[in-house]
Amino acid sequence: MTEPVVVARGITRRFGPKTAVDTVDLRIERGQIYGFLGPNGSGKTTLMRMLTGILRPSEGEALVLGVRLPGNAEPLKQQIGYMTQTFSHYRDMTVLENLRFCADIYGLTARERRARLDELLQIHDLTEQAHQMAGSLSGGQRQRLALAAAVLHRPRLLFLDEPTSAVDPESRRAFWEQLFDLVDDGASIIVSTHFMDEAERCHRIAILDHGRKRADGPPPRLMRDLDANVVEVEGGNLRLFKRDLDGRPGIMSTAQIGERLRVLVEKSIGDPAAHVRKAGKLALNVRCEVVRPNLEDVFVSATRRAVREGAA
Ligand SMILES: Nc1ncnc2c1ncn2[C@@H]1O[C@H](COP(=O)(O)OP(=O)(O)OP(=O)(O)O)[C@@H](O)[C@H]1O
Repeated sequence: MTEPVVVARGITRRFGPKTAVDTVDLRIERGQIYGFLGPNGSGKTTLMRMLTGILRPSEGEALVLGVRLPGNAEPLKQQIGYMTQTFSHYRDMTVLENLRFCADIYGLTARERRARLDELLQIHDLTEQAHQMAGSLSGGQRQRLALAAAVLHRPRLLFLDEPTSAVDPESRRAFWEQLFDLVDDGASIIVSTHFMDEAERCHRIAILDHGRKRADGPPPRLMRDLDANVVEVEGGNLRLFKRDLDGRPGIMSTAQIGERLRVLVEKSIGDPAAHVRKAGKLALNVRCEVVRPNLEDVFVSATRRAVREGAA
């Protein structure tokens, strides 16, 4: 078996009294897209910054591409690419000028540079925008420029911090296809997101909440092993029914999705659909059915379990 690209043990970062990342263990295998899934403020950026060597952990350690952190992170710089959450290129320089600037930082020779920049413009569909100011690009084009710049030096490990939060679904799909092409070419990728559909595209994910890792694994396995049953309710007055269910024994959470109510029921309940029907006093005319869990159910269950156990 090949060496993992990241192994982290007990990695922690405090900012004054605030613990942004709390004793996180990770093992990320080569050739994978690994997602950090979590809401705003759950510690995704802080964890990424520690793994790139930019930010020193308060406690714990990590081995990233064989480089021990905390320690001298210099050898990592040529081997990793980092696409930050905010657009970090010069708005008053063209696409090509921005890419040339990055190529100089990475020390590409003039010959390498010309060939690589042509290739990147083509792969990332920016040829037409090559001489356009970066500040006038659309959200999707900016994101493609940011990715092109992050992979310019062919990094072995790529960090992408919420890369698609400002783009439309079509651009997001195209972006993910590019990520799988990069993996096919030998890269490993760590990506943070708060989108469930995006997390589902990852080979593996870690669910982060209040700086803690609540669960990890391949999304299909996390869904299969969900520690709850999911019941969908249709018909009747769903708002009333929801109010009726909330807080009842065995009911972990309720959320309305269009014309249905999605209810998480504790695993210990024998007949979850009947339990939901009985738990709601206004159960006339409703249809309750056990359905397959999705990643949002996993997220809700993992974070609620932590609250119940007093770990938050
Ligand atoms: N430099 C800092 N000084 C003080 N607190 C910080 C600093 N950086 C992060 N934090 C705090 O640490 C917590 C985690 O922040 P972080 O940016 O890592 O979360 P995130 O999951 O990336 O969130 P988002 O999706 O909003 O970017 C937040 O409460 C944040 O306010």
